[in-house]
Amino acid sequence: MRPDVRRWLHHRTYTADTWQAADLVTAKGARGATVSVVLPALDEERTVGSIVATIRQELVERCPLVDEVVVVDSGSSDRTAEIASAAGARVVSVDTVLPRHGSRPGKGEALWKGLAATSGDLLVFVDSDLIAFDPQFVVGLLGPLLTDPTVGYVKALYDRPLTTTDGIVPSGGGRVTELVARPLLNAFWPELAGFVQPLSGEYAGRRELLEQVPFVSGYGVELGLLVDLVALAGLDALAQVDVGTRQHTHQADAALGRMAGQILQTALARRPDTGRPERELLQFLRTADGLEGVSWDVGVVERPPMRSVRAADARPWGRT
Ligand SMILES: O=c1ccn([C@@H]2O[C@H](COP(=O)(O)OP(=O)(O)O[C@H]3O[C@H](CO)[C@@H](O)[C@H](O)[C@H]3O)[C@@H](O)[C@H]2O)c(=O)[nH]1
Ligand SMILES: O=C(O)[C@H](O)COP(=O)(O)O
Repeated sequence: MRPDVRRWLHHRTYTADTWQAADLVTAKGARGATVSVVLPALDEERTVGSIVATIRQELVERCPLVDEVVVVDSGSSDRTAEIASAAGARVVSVDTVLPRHGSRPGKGEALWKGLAATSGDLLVFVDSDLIAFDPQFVVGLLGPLLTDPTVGYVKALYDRPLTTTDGIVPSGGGRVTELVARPLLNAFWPELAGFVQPLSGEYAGRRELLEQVPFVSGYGVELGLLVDLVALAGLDALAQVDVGTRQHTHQADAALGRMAGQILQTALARRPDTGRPERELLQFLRTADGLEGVSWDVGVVERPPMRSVRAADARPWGRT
């Protein structure tokens, strides 16, 4: 493992239970900071209501850590907007925010419009398809931002159960992460290899930083933010928080293929044009002692076309 990644993992990986909401309310008050939670939602009537209601009950009414909860409706054709509103969110439509800039399809667009439609100094983004949502996700993401001024952006990490036809298995979720995003990040931005869940949809950041970077309109938004924020603020300004387990609604393979395509487009648009891709791939395992990083050499060598080998071997003087 690269020394900078090892150091970052040690220094910038936190556990959500380190913080209690009440302590963070005090820290927030001392800094005079405000917090907005933004939930992008496209046809999430089954889950958005309980996530919004939980945040409102636990982190607005019981403990005033969150100042506003905004659901950005990304063009739903179901009752997402109505249910989110009844649960206590302010609901905005992507079409009505920054109308002069038009509206693009995709999740990143909803986040970008969410940034425009809110005013908190700290933003927390949470997907609206989470099952059994735990408000400690939000508390954990805010912990480093409210207690360490040098941290600017925090991503959730978690175990990812996979729901199969045989039931729920404890790991195996995050297929695009493992097959596309992690190999790409390791190859071209190896300083980011320590992010256990680089595509996680739950993250928090300072408005001051988030307003300085582009937001890719589709599913490339998470990879784009990581790459652009590390360039802007440096690795030490980024952090990750272990929030336990996350379960969400799985998409079909064909939809994940389109997601992977958008992530690839985002990466290629940012690909550094100097240097060779890094050969090391860092993967993570959950063991009884916690998370373990395992490095693999995924470098390949190019063997020459066989015809040229045979031609060289046939020469009386052999290969040169
Ligand atoms: O056009 C869209 C598509 C999705 N969403 C919402 O965005 C969230 C995440 O979308 P989803 O389709 O559930 O993505 P996942 O399959 O969960 O994909 C993972 O990987 C993506 C690519 O990085 C991330 O954007 C996701 O947050 C992350 O959970 C959900 O609340 C969606 O309702 C929108 O608002 N608009
Ligand atoms: O993050 C990912 O890789 C995608 O959301 C796919 O996740 P899944 O394999 O858990 O459906």
